[in-house]
Amino acid sequence: HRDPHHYTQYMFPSNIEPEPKDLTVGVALHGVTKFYGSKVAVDNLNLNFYEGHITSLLGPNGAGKTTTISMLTGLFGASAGTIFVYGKDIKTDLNTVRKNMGVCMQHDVLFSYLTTKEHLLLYGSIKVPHWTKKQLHEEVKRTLKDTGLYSHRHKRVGTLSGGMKRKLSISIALIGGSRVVILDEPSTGVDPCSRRSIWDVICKNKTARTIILSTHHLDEAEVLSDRIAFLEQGGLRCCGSPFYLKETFGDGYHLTLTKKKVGRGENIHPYRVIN
Ligand SMILES: Nc1ncnc2c1ncn2[C@@H]1O[C@H](COP(=O)(O)OP(=O)(O)OP(=O)(O)O)[C@@H](O)[C@H]1O
Repeated sequence: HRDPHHYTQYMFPSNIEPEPKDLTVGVALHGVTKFYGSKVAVDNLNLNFYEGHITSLLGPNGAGKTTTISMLTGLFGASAGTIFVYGKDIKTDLNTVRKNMGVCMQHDVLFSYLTTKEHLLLYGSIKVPHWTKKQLHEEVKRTLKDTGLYSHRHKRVGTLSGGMKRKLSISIALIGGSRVVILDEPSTGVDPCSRRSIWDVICKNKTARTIILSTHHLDEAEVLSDRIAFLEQGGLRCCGSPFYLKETFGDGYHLTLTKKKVGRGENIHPYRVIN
């Protein structure tokens, strides 16, 4: 079922699952490259991120995930290549792009003396200044309830646990109807229970958004992603759904169970392992 012409643009054709045809491309990277001095951190990256999908950038330390995310958010420009966000070139339309974008950086950037609710009100009013006070308060209330932060809404952020702070950073990225949400290692440094609830928050909010997250946790990528782009030394090594990647590159045992027909009155165990 593979269309060979589809792959001609990629360096590693067999490692890329055919792209979904029925989804809107939220973010598109065309030949994106980043040099730090003479060192190439991201090397000719061609990749699409789709609306309604969570796409993970997975890879070991130094693979180029944070550099890619920094270029996506316009923190710095690419040395070569183009990034389109809903059809707008990030180089020429950064202001428009940023209006539709929410970002959760690798390290929480929060004000310890403001409360949880004050953070959301502050970022909400910057992001959607045309909203009425009532609209903003309703959105903040919905977000607080959605993320389980409602009972902590009057707490100063300095007193919150690491997991709560992470959830707040993700909520800030989501508030104001961000169509593109970029999450750099969203669950790093939090306990397993908080990780699960962070995953729930991300999954619940993927409708009508293009979510891009970076992680080096295989389990996180597998649980959350519709598509995984595996980066290594700045290059795209493979890309596809977790199922596709496991089918294509998976190791391990295959167990086939075949049901044997049992005659009437026969006293035989109905299943036999063939393989
Ligand atoms: N400001 C910088 N100056 C020079 N080299 C850099 C800079 N930032 C990153 N690099 C190098 O670029 C490469 C990619 O780094 P990057 O931080 O993007 O990787 P990463 O996949 O996000 O890693 P991690 O999982 O550790 O965050 C690495 O080799 C890193 O040493």
